[in-house]
Amino acid sequence: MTLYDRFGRPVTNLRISLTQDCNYACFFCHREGQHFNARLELTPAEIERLVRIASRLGIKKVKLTGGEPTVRRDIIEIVRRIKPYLRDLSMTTNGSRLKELARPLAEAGLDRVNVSLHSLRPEVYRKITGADMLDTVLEGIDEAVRHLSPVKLNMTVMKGLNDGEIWDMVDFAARTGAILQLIELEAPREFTETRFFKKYFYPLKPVERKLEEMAVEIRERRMHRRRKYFVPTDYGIAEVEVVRAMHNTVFCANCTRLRVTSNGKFKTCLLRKNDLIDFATALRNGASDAELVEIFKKAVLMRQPYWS
Ligand SMILES: Nc1nc2c(ncn2[C@@H]2O[C@H](COP(=O)(O)OP(=O)(O)OP(=O)(O)O)[C@@H](O)[C@H]2O)c(=O)[nH]1
Ligand code: SF4
Ligand code: SF4
Repeated sequence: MTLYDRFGRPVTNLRISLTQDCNYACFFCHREGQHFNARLELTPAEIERLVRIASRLGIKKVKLTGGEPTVRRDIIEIVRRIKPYLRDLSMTTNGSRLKELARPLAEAGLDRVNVSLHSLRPEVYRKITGADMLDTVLEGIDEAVRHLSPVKLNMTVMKGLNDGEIWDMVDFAARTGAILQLIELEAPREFTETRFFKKYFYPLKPVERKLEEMAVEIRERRMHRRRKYFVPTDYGIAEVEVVRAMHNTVFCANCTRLRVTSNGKFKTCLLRKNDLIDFATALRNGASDAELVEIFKKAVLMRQPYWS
């Protein structure tokens, strides 16, 4: 069984934010669209129930996000509890705790990991993230490649900060055996005219054109119709995916995700406001599975493409 929204888009994966806490302070952090303070977090048992119900509705892919998911002390337990319901369980992390956690996470059932790596230069890395952790993260990436392959490296490209490092990062990905994801800075419409956005926005279209010329193979993913370029480097073939979400109607028309906030609300779109549907209250008040399924369906029906 698969649920479809009013625009004919199937909902096949959940992005579950486990916490708002993070040990970094990236100045452009979008907090998965969760722009409110919420101390209360879903418990491992609540997350398991949500995933069990979601799996009956056709969700077989879950991405754990945050804040930073690895700051949760019960992260291993969460992974262990939910993996049995899923085909693909992944996590997006800043990588600061991967050195010690990659192996236990893999043993608990995590399939793969995306690691934010915006720069290979310590000063630039610190400027972007507020954390002096580049070496630790690089060691964590090595460990992740060993246990959680495929590893994706997320590089949000920003004008004047790391735009000169794109091709070094392509080489680095090939050398490490990781996939590189080049991400365009994104923000809701109303922010696109701000000084902040204009200062840092670096359009990736020209980079994508160059990748297209260089590629020995190009594939298109179903999700967001994102394109992947396989480009030769001195270190072998690099796999590079481009995430260009701004004003991208194709991306939104092929969006198959529903978000879950750390305090137990469905969120229908990263960039939308006023799109939350609470389920934690029902869960804690003893709602039946059937009642929770109804809330889930209501959230699916509220989904709308953002750029259309
Ligand atoms: N607008 C928009 N941007 C997204 C969405 N999903 C991911 N992104 C962007 O892509 C960045 C990286 O996302 P990740 O958390 O690594 O996940 P992903 O690459 O989308 O997921 P997988 O390909 O399944 O690993 C995010 O920080 C966002 O900037 C989405 O649904 N909408
Ligand atoms: S590591 Fe991720 S969650 Fe933490 S501040 Fe940076 S972008 Fe935000
Ligand atoms: S509808 Fe568009 S902007 Fe919203 S989450 Fe999906 S791809 Fe992102």
